[in-house]
Amino acid sequence: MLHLLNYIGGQLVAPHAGRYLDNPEPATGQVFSRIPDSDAHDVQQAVAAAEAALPAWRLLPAEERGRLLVRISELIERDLERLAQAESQDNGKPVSLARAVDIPRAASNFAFFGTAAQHFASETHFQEGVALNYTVRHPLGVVGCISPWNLPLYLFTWKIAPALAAGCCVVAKPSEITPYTAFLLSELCIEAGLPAGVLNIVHGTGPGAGQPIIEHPAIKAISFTGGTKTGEHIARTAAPMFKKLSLELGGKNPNLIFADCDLDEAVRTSLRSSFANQGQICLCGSRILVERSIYEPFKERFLAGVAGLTVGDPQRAESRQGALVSEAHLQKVMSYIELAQQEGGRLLAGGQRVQLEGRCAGGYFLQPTVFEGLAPDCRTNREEIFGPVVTLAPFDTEEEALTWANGTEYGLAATIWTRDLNRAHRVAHALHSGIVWINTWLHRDLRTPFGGMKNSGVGREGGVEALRFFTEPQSITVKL
Ligand SMILES: NC(=O)C1=CN([C@@H]2O[C@H](COP(=O)(O)OP(=O)(O)OC[C@H]3O[C@@H](n4cnc5c(N)ncnc54)[C@H](O)[C@@H]3O)[C@@H](O)[C@H]2O)C=CC1
Ligand SMILES: O=C(O)/C=C/C=C(\O)C(=O)O
Repeated sequence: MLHLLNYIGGQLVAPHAGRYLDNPEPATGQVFSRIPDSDAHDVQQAVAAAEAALPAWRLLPAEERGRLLVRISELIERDLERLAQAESQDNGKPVSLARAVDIPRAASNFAFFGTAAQHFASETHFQEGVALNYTVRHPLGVVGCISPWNLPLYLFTWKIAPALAAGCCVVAKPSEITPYTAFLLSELCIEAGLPAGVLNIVHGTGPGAGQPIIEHPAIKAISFTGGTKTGEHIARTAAPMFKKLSLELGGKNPNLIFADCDLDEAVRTSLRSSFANQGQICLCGSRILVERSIYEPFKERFLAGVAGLTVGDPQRAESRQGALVSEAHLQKVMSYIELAQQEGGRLLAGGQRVQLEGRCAGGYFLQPTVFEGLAPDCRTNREEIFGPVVTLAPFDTEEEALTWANGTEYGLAATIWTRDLNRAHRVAHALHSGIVWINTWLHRDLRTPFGGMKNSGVGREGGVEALRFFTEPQSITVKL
């Protein structure tokens, strides 16, 4: 049995209380590793290590910090296959997805911010003959990074890399549901020569290890990705302590398909935006709104595509859908399938748990599921399901499509399919959504601001936004 360890002060260490949690493999339901069930004592040790490392790390030239981050990126690339296998085993996602998306992106996160640190500049405001005003951006200090289970290493590194690049020291907690690649990352950080205490990784549950991080007075900022309810709880705890907050939360994203779109491309990409990672990406388009004149042709092609999405062992190359992350999450998603039926939805595809044979007999598999006939304001169309479940609905006018699209408390991402660029821009501007993709989905340029409006979050990640988040601006004025 694999025993994971915390990474504190540059060492791999057991939790001080000696307690561990079982970690099952979603594809089999069998426990394959045990992870530290850390508590406030472990977090205190991690904070102390980060505080001790901070004076030297913040003064290290950006090129030196960047060099270390780029080295970590290279080690992730070197170990791509091992990390992809580990991510798939821990999360249930097809190993092909982890190999093509999760692990390359984790490497890019370190490479991007390793070099971005050297380009990060602050502003000067010059008043001719009067004054020179310049801004210094100081690293915030010790910061907390808390990440979810859906894109484990991808999102963990998306937070850690900019924090380190900005000169902060980090206490990070990956999801207790998918801790494996964060543990492997700690080994790579040691190999890369990251100074002790600069990054500390504490494993454990939200209440056990996360709560002491968000409550710790020495932690100056929290960067969090996860459920909206957890984000609300973190804000309630940390905001009165005047911590800076970056909250990347849930979504209920609309996918708007106009009659003049490239239908083949819209169908192909909508299959991905609906079901990639078993629909467990906050950016997935779970409400597909189709202009009435092409509703039936779209539906026919989309359902044909859904029928071809093989649910199977994540290790097999032909599996397009792996396992959901846990039995509890599978039950939650299935409760929404039941709800959709109670709300009058017509089941067009899926709806059933999948029972595989052999190695995966105990796994958490679900058919990709499609409903139609649900009102815009029903719970199925308003609440985040975070699984392979989408709804289809026709619309008649652009206004109606926008009313549907904007009619939830979320505002993370939206997709528009049309060949009319005037309409594309008009609709994009009218959407209450932090991210809008036109004729594409999940196209990511790491320089762009990333995050949501309304209950989808607070603040933006990515590029200079992230470097600004992890720094404190100081304005200095010199009289001329
Ligand atoms: N990126 C996203 O949009 C995500 C959304 N979700 C949504 O949230 C729902 C619940 O999923 P969970 O796994 O429970 O997500 P969660 O929001 O509870 O977990 C995310 C992270 O927060 C930590 N956490 C939980 N409670 C905490 C606390 N009191 N203090 C500090 N850290 C804490 C967890 O340990 C984990 O590392 C999902 O069904 C899905 O709808 C879940 C994961 C990612
Ligand atoms: O940064 C990205 O490219 C994607 C982020 C996705 C999430 O934050 C999520 O699914 O939670």
